[in-house]
Amino acid sequence: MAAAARCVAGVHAGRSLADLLPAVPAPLRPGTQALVFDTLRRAGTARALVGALAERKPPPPVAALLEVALALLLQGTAYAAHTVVDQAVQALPRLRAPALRGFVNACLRRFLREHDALLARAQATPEGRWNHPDWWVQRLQQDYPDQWAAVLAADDRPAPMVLRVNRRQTSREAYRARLAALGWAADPIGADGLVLADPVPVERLPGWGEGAVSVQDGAAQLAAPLLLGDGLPAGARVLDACAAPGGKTAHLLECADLDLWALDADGARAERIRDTLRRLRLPAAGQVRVLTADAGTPADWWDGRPFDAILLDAPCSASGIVRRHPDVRWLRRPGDIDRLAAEQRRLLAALWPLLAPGGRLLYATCSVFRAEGADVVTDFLARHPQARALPAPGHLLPGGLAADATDTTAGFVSAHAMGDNARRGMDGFFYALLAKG
Ligand SMILES: C[S@@+](CC[C@H](N)C(=O)[O-])C[C@H]1O[C@@H](n2cnc3c(N)ncnc32)[C@H](O)[C@@H]1O
Repeated sequence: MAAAARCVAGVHAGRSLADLLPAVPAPLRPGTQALVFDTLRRAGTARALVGALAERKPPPPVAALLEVALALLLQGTAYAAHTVVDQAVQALPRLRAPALRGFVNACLRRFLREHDALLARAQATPEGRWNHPDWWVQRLQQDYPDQWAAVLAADDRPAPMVLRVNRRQTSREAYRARLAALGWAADPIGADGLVLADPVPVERLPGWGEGAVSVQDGAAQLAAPLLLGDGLPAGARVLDACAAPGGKTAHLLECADLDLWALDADGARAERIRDTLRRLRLPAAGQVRVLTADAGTPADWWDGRPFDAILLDAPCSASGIVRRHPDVRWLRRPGDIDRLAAEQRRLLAALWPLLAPGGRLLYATCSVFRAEGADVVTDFLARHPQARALPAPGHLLPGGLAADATDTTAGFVSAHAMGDNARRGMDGFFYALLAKG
């Protein structure tokens, strides 16, 4: 509990779990992660409860410890209440706060005594009720008047583990049979995906080290087939403009022989593209150039020869993938969305001239906010008469919720051709496919 409390306090201080969890000793890490994820999914209610229970604000690690304990108690009878209280009190010396035993004990016991009244008070605000910041709830209410509550609820359900089978090495059915031989059930999703019934550590996946398979959400697996469409000629020039860590780059290279440029502004992350391709033994044919560069300033890196296809998987709020990253909602600030949308517009405008006539550009974000999806593309289409929208999913909502029909009025073509089965393993995402000329 102490390790979990330190992570939760770290997130509230603005640090991401990607930084915090690796610092937890390896044997404690899986259990700590589970506890932290549970807490962050209930942190709106838990924080409001801490506010109601503590007359004076305790030091941040102790407030976080209370949140962890309250998040467990909020799960009803799943955990024995006296054990939770006991463990929380015992964690205090490791947080260098042994003197606060009486305080923590009293807070938690009062919660157990006055459960209903305290909970009603804590859930009186949108943040306390929905476990997302107030501004986030308001934005979703505006964007999805009919579905916002379902999106918020879906955000708090753990996402399934989804695999992408490397079709250069094996078929999906053959790989599914290998999993079945181990007693692991998996259902197909998309062209190459398998949704595992139960998650497993990646190292235990058959053929992982040899690159037979990757972990990639079902919505992310739509990018390569959308961009490639009916197929590009062998050796077609393709730009993956924001490519690290290379999930979609690799899928493109598993599907086609391309002359592919994979760009990322962050050098350390660009290195991860190389690692991804090495493990998957790609490219099997064609070639790939990995560059560290700002996609928004092509004059610095482009050789002047147009690309047949461009993938712009733009930096975004990641508001669509909070099922997998429950810290994201607490790390974002309201101003981030406009700042990110401005960057997305800059990148789209800068890359469009690099596309050959007749070529296609896929604009993607793992965000559910319209400001980072439909709004960006609608404005772009209004300013670029030679850009034409082709059928694409538009806004996808997490966990198989269907986005409503309003996308079709947004100026680009939205095709929710996927059935419920195909969507169930998917995060929130946005895809628009633009053709030139
Ligand atoms: C959504 S992630 C890409 C995920 C990747 N396409 C995949 O499927 O694995 C966005 C990436 O954009 C990169 N990025 C941000 N600003 C950029 C810019 N101006 N030019 C190029 N890359 C940028 C970030 O470093 C980050 O790796």
